[in-house]
Amino acid sequence: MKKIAIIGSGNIGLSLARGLVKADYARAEEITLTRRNLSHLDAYAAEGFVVSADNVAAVASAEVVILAVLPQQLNHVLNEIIPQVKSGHLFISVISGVSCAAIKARLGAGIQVIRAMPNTAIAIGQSMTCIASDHASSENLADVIRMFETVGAVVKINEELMTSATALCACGTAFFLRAIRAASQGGVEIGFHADEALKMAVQTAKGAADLLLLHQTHPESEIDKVTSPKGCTIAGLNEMEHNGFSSSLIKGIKLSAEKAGSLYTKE
Ligand SMILES: NC(=O)C1=CN([C@@H]2O[C@H](COP(=O)(O)OP(=O)(O)OC[C@H]3O[C@@H](n4cnc5c(N)ncnc54)[C@H](O)[C@@H]3O)[C@@H](O)[C@H]2O)C=CC1
Ligand SMILES: O=C(O)[C@@H]1CCC=N1
Repeated sequence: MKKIAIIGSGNIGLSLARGLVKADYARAEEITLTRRNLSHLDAYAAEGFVVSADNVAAVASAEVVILAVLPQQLNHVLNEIIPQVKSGHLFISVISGVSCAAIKARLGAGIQVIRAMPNTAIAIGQSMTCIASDHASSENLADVIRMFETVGAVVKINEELMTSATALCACGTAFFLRAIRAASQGGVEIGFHADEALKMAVQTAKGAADLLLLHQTHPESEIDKVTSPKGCTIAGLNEMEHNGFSSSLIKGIKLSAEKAGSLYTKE
């Protein structure tokens, strides 16, 4: 198994690390997690992960380097690690809005860089991960696709769509979670205690998503089965649409995609 270094072990880096171990893709001892303040990684050290504040040493000891810092933190990290970067390294970047070309411009044109856009459900093997590359070898691309397939579904896309993938799939986790919270708040208004309302909303959302996954149907075809003529579902659904339900999701996703494309500045 190739040694992995995750540079910037925050929310997504740690979710990825947990997911890869849970999926038996890697052992914790084979993954180095870096972060500036190591006290946040005590629980991970106890699970067997190698934890370090030294990015340079982490890169030197790894074959696969996963970049998971914020876009505005990237240039500092790349400048720091350049002396240890070798042609055999494979870089995977999960950073929004930074192209493979921008990373190669700093590390060297010969370095293999593949972008992956997972979401936090990667911690439980349920990510939707989009992958794009710019002249990476087919062997490295296949390896990276295999890696992310162990922790969810993978779609290979053109790199120019990575910011759209960020909005729909990575930010999307938050959008669907907020929808579930709103549904549970509605549930409280109509008579349930908060804990039971949340449990009901979560299972209803899971069941709705599973209907689409298992039946491979369109949402409207499943909606048609719920909306009885002159019934209460269509009354509620139309009220939501009059208040901009679909429109607000679409507008939010468009704004997130625009923002994802403007998070990084080259300087
Ligand atoms: N949170 C999410 O759901 C997703 C995030 N992303 C991308 O992943 C990246 C990280 O996002 P988050 O995990 O949300 O942010 P975060 O702030 O939780 O994680 C970044 C981590 O990098 C560490 N860090 C900063 N400078 C460092 C340095 N010089 N050396 C080592 N570690 C350093 C920070 O301490 C922090 O723990 C971003 O570029 C984001 O666009 C991509 C997909 C999903
Ligand atoms: O909010 C963000 O910028 C990151 C990228 C996708 C999810 N979280």
